[in-house]
Amino acid sequence: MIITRCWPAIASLPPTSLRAETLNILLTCAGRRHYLVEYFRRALQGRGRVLTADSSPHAIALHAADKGIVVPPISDPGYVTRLLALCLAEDVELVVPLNDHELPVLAEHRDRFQQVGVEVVVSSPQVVAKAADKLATVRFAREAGVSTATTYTRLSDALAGLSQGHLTFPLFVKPRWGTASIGIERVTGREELELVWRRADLVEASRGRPVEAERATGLLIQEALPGLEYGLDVINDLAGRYQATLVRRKLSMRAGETDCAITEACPALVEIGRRIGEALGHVGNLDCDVFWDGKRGHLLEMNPRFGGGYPFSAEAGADVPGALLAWAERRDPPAGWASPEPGVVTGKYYDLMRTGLLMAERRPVQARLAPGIS
Ligand SMILES: NC(=O)CC[C@H](N)C(=O)O
Repeated sequence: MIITRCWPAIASLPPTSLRAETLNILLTCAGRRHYLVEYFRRALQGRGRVLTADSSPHAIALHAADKGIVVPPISDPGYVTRLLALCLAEDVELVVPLNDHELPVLAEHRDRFQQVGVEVVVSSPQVVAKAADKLATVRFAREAGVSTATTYTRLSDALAGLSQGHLTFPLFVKPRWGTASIGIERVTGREELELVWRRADLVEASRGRPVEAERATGLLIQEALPGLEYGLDVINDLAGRYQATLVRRKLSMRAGETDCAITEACPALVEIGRRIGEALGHVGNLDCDVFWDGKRGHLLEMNPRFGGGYPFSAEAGADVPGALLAWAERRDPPAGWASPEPGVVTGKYYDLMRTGLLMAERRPVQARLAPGIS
């Protein structure tokens, strides 16, 4: 058992006595986020291991980590128990969940981890729900005094809004609880809007969902926001206190994620990040999509986790993993952790990694070619 597991006992210890100890980190639902393994490894400076977990043995991040562990899917009733056992067996002290569907599950059980000295970088169930529900996000933004997209939950209301001039094309039809840009349709005219809405209704019906209920709750119609699209990471500490905002201008998107971006120092957007972080009180990273029209910023969406935009700030010098480790150990974050160099342009690219050899397929072939050899 390592000393930093016993939180009450260590509260009074000087920071240096903690820094000497090892500290292992687990990234869950790690998927393709191999770059995060590298960022956490760098932040650890050899003091501990970066472990990753995923339900697929082919997840690249499993193979990039010091140890990759295949776990049951999030929907498995034994998921949390398995993660807890894993943390104890591997001396993990910091868990960083990376998947939208996993956040509500771990948010619900954060205290079970805390009881055994494991810190999970996850927000409260209420915050997670607010970010997952795009209608709740709109309401949150209004309450926090942050501009957001005009949003309708019914086709008839949107059509009335168009007639009265409250709304103009293009519009977006999107699932209220959507993720990864799945099911988002951009529409440029009335007929197209009605067709897309009707088609979405039919899809819901074909899945056996109650269409009448879904019509009012499951789909949203939103105006297109004006200006340039930015990505923000609003960083709160482990107690939910606002610390910093990292800003990037998106240059291109691919499959719902930022593909290329430039870091910018934009005080007005940092101010919006501060307002969001203080009002929400989330834990750790909050990935936000914001439009800037030259005068005002408009919040579109938020994800309370490391998002696809963080690596663009990391490549310019940001060190959120270093800050999370520091807060977990009750010391100050490394100097400059939230001051990435402005003007750095970074792009993602594809790479390949050999992750295994499917022996089961090879055996019958070997047996046929060379009888007697097993
Ligand atoms: N997948 C995510 O993390 C959401 C997208 C993220 N906001 C991005 O721009 O990359």
